[in-house]
Amino acid sequence: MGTLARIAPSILSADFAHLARDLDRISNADFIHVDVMDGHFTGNLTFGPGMVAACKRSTDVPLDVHMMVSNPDETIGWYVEAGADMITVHAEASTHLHRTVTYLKEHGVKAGAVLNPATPVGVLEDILPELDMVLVMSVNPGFGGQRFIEGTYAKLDRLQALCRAVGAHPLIEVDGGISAANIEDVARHGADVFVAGSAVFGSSDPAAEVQRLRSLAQSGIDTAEADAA
Ligand SMILES: O=C(CO)[C@@H](O)[C@H](O)COP(=O)(O)O
Repeated sequence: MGTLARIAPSILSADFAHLARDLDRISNADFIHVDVMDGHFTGNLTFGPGMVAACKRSTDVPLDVHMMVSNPDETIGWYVEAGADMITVHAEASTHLHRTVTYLKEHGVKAGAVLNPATPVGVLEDILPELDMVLVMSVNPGFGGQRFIEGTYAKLDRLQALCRAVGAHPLIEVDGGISAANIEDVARHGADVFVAGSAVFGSSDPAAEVQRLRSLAQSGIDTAEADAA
């Protein structure tokens, strides 16, 4: 026992016209997940560093900035300056992932790598011990409200096995189609950070939904840990 379930509401599903209000409604979250999209790596365009800085001013919850951009090294410094606590970059978009991770650590920012659904976990083998987090996409990135890809369960199993093999202990975050219907199962397969956009902001009581999701996820984590003991 020991691993804690963490919930990271995605503000992609918030009301952008009332963002401060929506951030206030999820002040019990463990991270705020900020989806930075450049209209190139993904077919959507969202937030820039100004928005990240505005979030930083509006909440004490740590900011988990997911960069869905081509050439993240060109702009990553903007998000460091804006106050990101954790930055994740896509393995598919990063030419020099080790250099990027080193840069983040040198600047006091937690570093993570993201895998699209079609990218095998093995691409992270050599960098895994350096990572604070691995983000496994359970939808193809770009939009909220998509259906969870079932193959994610087997992928999480492979990622856990790889982490064990190399002695790495990153947080494992899953993003896309997470809800009360599946979060316990996802937790049983080794995830401990759960991004939820529509499930949280589609609820009439986002804070209660954060707490409900966290309890369900914790139950999945505890079951998996008891089975492994
Ligand atoms: O990165 C993305 C989408 O690309 C996600 O963070 C979504 O915002 C999650 O939304 P839901 O699937 O939970 O509605």
